[in-house]
Amino acid sequence: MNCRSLFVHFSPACKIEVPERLTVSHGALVRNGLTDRCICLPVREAVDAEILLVHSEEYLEAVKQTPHMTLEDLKEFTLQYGDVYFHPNIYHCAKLAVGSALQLVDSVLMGKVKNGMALVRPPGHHSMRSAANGFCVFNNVAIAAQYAKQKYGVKRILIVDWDIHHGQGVQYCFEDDPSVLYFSWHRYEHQKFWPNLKDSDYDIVGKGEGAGFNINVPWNKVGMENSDYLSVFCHLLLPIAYEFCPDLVLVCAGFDSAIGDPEGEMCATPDIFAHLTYLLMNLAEGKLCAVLEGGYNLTSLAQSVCQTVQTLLGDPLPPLTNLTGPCRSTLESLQCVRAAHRQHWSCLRHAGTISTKRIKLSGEGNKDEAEVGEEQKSPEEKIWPEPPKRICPPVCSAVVLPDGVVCPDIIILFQIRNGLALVGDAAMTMTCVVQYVAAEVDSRYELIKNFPFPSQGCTDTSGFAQAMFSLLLPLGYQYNPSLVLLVRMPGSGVCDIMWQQLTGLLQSFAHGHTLVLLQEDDKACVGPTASILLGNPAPPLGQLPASLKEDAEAVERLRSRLQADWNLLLTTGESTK
Ligand SMILES: COCC(O)(O)CCCCCNCCCN
Ligand SMILES: [Zn+2]
Repeated sequence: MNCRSLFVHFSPACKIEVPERLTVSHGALVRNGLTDRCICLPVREAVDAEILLVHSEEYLEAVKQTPHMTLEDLKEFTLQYGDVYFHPNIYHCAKLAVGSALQLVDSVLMGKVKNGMALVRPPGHHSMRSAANGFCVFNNVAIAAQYAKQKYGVKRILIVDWDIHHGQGVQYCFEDDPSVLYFSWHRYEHQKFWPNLKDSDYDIVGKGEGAGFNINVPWNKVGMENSDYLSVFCHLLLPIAYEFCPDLVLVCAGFDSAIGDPEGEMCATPDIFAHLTYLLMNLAEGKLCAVLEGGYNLTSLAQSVCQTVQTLLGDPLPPLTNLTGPCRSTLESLQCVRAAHRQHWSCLRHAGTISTKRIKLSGEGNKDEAEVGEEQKSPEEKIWPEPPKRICPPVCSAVVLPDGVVCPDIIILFQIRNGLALVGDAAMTMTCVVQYVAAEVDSRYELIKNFPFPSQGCTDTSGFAQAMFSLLLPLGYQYNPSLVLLVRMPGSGVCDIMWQQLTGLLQSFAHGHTLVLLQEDDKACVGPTASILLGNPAPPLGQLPASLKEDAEAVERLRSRLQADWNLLLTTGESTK
């Protein structure tokens, strides 16, 4: 009998969610010397009770059967779910993925580490209570959030999902839970992009007690860039996140939102994740757990993972260059989300409406019509510069006391990262430093202008916080200074913890080259300021109340005056009452 061998040839079921995603990411971390600077946490399998924090018994029991299934049964089993592939070993891997996320949460909440990242497969944010979906089996981050609440009594958790797909599994898990604020941006294209859910749109804000605690930012166009991502952080996520004042930040760190990714088809570069990570580290006293989700271009994935981990390690941020303004589609999405959430967040109450008419700046191409030739390139053909090396100066901070002389060039010339000086007359010294740096140091260095805060100053923390996010951050990113000169004028009305938050956020610019000038009688401020300059997290501001109307209006007036020249700000029309 001629037996013909039967080849059951399975083309790899999934071409993009491949093992190399972890090996190239880890390899890049090793190559960049980052793993040597990290504690490598042991992994463990999650136990049933932990999985049942989010998933149903029947779903867990069903998944438990998969290791014993034949390939035929596995294929049959898979058909009941969408876009997920079961392998005899995936149950084990999925338990390890959850266990890794929980190990990270334990280490951060027990204070063993400041923050960390879990590189896991399979990812999690699409899996639901009783269903696998989109490569996901168990919802790693949703389980981590429930675990943190149950085991450590964490009161408020912010989940930021910068993966390019909507984590509907996370949304459904917490939609009526005001203790978990879920923020997700995702490619949507008016519901034409997977998972094609109406539930992913901006008007799905949460239910019952959870109303306002679910924020969906739909990207209705591809090709979004760094400016679009930063605008959403500055004008939506950060103001709400500070008002929410989380005790823990979890990140669904999917990097398919980076350039070159076949799923996302966006154009944001890997170094943007250094800034997104840093901006979130100023919350929850730096307690941040990032858990890998998607990311399918192995080059941008590896670079983005390194940018994220390097920021978690406290390295200076790479300046973001050639930032343009947000595109019209982003302004429309932002306007819709802010309108949908205005009733839930006081930081949005006095916020002006965002007019989507773009003030075309001289020489600025109109991003809304993709540049000729660019749109023909497939994601894989996209090229982008290697993220710049992020060098840590040998000395982090220097303090100059009254009898010393402030010589800022040692900061600029990379010998130290930042510094603080106690001076007799802060205003006069500021003028000297500005002239000194402009004259002595290479004229190509730009100085950050001392931003004209609302004339009457922001009397209360909320008003000041609004000015920080809607004015100072966008301006700083656009201006891209080489030195930040931060002067605490007597009677500035800025409370100490706001001062610390401000000092922390301003490290986003100029490779962290910050020179702080304090009046010599302001000695009490030296310790707290030096602590931030040395990379410690700022204490929380507390849940922010509504800002005073006159402060919000002062910021709006200032913004409308500045918006002609600075296109990271949002062009606003009449502020609605
Ligand atoms: C946490 O999962 C990470 C992820 O969000 O990247 C998964 C994306 C699944 C993408 C599925 N595409 C289906 C196309 C159907 N025509
Ligand atoms: Zn994704």
